Amino acid sequence: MYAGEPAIEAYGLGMRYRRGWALRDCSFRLPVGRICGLVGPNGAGKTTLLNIAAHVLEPTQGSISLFGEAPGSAEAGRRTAFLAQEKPLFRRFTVAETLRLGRELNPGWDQRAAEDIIRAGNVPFEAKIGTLSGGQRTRVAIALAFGKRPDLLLLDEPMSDLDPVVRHEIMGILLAEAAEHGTTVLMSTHVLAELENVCDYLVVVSGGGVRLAGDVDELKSVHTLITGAREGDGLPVALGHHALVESRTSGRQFTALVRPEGPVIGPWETDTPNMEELLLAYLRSPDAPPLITPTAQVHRQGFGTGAVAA
Ligand SMILES: Nc1ncnc2c1ncn2[C@@H]1O[C@H](COP(=O)(O)OP(=O)(O)OP(=O)(O)O)[C@@H](O)[C@H]1O
Repeated sequence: MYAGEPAIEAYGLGMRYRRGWALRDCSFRLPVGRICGLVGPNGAGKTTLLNIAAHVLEPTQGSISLFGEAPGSAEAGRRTAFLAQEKPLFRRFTVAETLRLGRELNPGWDQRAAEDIIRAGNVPFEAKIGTLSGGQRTRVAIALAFGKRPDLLLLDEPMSDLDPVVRHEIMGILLAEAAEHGTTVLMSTHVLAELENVCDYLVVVSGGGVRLAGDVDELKSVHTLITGAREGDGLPVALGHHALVESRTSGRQFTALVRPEGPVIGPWETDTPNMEELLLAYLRSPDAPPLITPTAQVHRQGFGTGAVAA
């Protein structure tokens, strides 16, 4: 594998339900070994995208490849684990039986990794799944996903029913696993603050399309957060030539996030945004021009041959 080889490459991906398009012309590239936050407002298409990658749904348009293979291929299936919002576990199975099923279905199964996750939460191995709390069930589902030792983990709001201490613990396991095994992670979430120290890659979808994609440091570095005294209602005229993502005024002050087209000169304070400031600005400004950094761009010629094409 060469550095930068894509774990996921989506090209012109679209999904139309009866009510209309949920995803439209969605293209991005996620290199191997990255931990990527998938962010967007409610109904943006995050679950749809993850379901297509996990081969739960077939796209209406476009194509997606996982390690150069179509999602339905045996190779992509073996290398990928998906943790959906609804955890499809058998309620009548015990925790131990659930792990045994994981072991029987997955050739590379790591029983110890799975058991450690269960034990850390003090979940009894003999307890039936149907008797567990929502958070305990999520822990079992996470143990199943990690026990598979996947090269790619697709997580759809995995922490939404976990308490804050457990979220922190599971994030720690996620980071340690990814660092030790080079696992690629694509994880949807609404908890932006949680992404700051976890993700090194971002894909933001809204209105069915990709608004922002790429390496976090690269994305931050091409933006400037400007704060200064308010002059009127909008952005000061002298800042007008920079590409504006968002500007807000409160009292006598304005704050703006721009993609500077040259030095920002004037009586203003400038700073590099943190991840939450960057994401919030894009989420609040659906009309801001999209930005896909070069590492996240897809070039049709290099596209994996095993992909599902429309
Ligand atoms: N099975 C379906 N049939 C019809 N429309 C659907 C179906 N599943 C999703 N949609 C619609 O597709 C759009 C995208 O939904 P999706 O669940 O992918 O968004 P999301 O970004 O995961 O949202 P959330 O943050 O609320 O979980 C929404 O408008 C949703 O109503």
